[in-house]
Amino acid sequence: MEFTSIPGVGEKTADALAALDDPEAALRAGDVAALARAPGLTEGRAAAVAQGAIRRRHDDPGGWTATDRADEVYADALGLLQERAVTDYARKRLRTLYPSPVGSRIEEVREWAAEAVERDPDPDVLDALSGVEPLSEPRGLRIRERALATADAERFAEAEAAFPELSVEVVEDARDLAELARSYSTVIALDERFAGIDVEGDVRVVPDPEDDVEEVAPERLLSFFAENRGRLEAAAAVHEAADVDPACDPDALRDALSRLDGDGTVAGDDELARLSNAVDDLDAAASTACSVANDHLRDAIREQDVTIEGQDFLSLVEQGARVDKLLSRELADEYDEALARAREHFVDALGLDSGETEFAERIFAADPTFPVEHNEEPLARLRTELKTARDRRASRLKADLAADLAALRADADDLVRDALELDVELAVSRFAREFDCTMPEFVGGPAVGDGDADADSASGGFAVGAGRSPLLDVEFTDVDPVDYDVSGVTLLSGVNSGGKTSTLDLVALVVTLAHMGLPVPADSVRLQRFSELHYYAKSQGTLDAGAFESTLRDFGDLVEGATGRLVLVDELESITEPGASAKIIAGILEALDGQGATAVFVSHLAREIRAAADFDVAVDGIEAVGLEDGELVVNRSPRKDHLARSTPELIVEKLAGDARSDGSAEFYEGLLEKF
Ligand SMILES: Nc1ncnc2c1ncn2[C@@H]1O[C@H](COP(=O)(O)OP(=O)(O)OP(=O)(O)O)[C@@H](O)[C@H]1O
Repeated sequence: MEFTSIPGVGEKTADALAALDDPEAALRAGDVAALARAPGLTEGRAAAVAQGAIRRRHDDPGGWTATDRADEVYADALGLLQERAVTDYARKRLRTLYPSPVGSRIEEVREWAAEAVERDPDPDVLDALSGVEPLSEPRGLRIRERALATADAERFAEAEAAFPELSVEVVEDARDLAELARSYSTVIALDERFAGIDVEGDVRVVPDPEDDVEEVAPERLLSFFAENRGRLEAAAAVHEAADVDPACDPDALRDALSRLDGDGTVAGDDELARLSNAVDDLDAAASTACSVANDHLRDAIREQDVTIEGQDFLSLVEQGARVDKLLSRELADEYDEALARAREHFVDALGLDSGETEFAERIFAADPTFPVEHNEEPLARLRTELKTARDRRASRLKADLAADLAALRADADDLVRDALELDVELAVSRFAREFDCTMPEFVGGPAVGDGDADADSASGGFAVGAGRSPLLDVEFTDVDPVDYDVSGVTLLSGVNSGGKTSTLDLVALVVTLAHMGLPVPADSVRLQRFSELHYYAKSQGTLDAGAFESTLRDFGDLVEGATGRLVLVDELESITEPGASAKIIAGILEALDGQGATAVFVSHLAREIRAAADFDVAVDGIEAVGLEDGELVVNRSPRKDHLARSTPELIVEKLAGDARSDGSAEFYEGLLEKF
């Protein structure tokens, strides 16, 4: 696959993708976690690439949200889902859900979402999810006690690339190999020709080290699992709490992890612990053993009456300290006892086994002296012996554990990926549950893709039944459900603060979610597949000549464009003076009507626009149904084919009513007639 053919993917990203094991599969599945493993690709970028790949797969031209306000509504819709995700991964993965005009894409997500909403957002599952993150590869691992060796330049380069954590050395012959074996605990020769040669040290021949990573570099697997332990345990807990089949047996995983220490070493092996402690404590144990012997001797000397013959006394005086002679003669038994105690202490303190105990004999053996000292040479030999035993045992244990972990490696990826994907599904489920969502029903023909997109087959508009926007500035439980259906081009009139803008927002949100393939916050929604959403927010005041011209140009482009669009426009009249506005809006509506677009224009100039238009423009209205405590009570659902009275008209009417009683009604009646 040419990765650069994916929208938004350049050469650099394409190279990064090529470094993945199976980039095609990751792109096909929209697997953001797998894509983010490409070198230098952040999860955010990975989500954008995944979206690009989806668009390419569905032949989706992109750009469904055609205006800034439409982009904002999509961002809000996404935000509603993202707020309900636990993991950062899910928040990014949700970005691969986007509004598309293509039926196959919408259907694909609808099928996924239908299952997602069935997921139970159990608090225990959400709690466990908080510990799950995509697995990370350990960085900067260095293995110092082992080296690879080869005489072949090509093998050398391959081995360096495959095992960055190991030193790879060039050797010409067995002598070089022997030399290397003196510097490393283990040398792994890659060339068959070294098989069977006799060199001192731990030298093995492994011709295909890439197939035997657990033997050659078990630390790689161990540090991977050590580093990801928390995430793996959390992912296992997610599966258990959600009662979902895990990719690997959680008990087997936990058992393997319990054999691993936080730093990637093998835990829980008594013999390895004994050998490691013995190496560490060797000098201290030798010195305390000497103290034990000296204490004993000191006590013995203190209690002994020593008779010195004159000759000995003379030689003492003449030659200096020949006390050892005296010691050996007078205190031989006590000296033996002191050494025995030193050895016993030494063996006990280090927990030496029978083979190692004989070193103690030599470490504490000498002609009597005081104070007693140990022999350095056998101590050094014991140190080497213990270190070799420790390293051998550690590497055997590492290789054994790595072999068990290698069997779990691929499943561990799946386990975490499945937990993270569950979070994505749960975000959709929580959204659908919290806002009483239903799946929208698409009617009419295709908007884009899978065949011709013509105005007739794409017509149908939308019909929202009891829609409740979660984005309103009131508590969701206080939101009045809104029914609204539009087919073709219509004006929406109504009292101030009646909910006209909120109705456009609701329609935009519902339509956007529907085109994302997701459930919508309404009792029922039927809609056609729209090719694009053009939503223009209310402009803030009259525009200067330049801004006015550019806004008109936008609408010029709009009426030229593709069929099957949904156009939502909020109080366009405020861009210029009312008389001109009405004419301009009428002209735009005529063009949109001719194009078969679905459009809702919120306006206070419905009457004037209708008068200026050359076709019978439909007008819907959000009406005031009464006054309660001085506040207008409105029916939030627009009434079809009804020009709602404006707030000024309602106030004049009220004044006229009030004035009737005191006889000054004439002025207000006159005003009222002008509406
Ligand atoms: N469906 C609803 N349920 C509950 N409250 C609503 C609903 N729709 C609107 N509101 C409330 O009414 C307020 C005003 O709504 P909105 O701004 O949509 O009115 P408007 O008709 O566009 O006003 P204007 O004519 O001043 O532009 C909102 O901020 C919200 O508090």
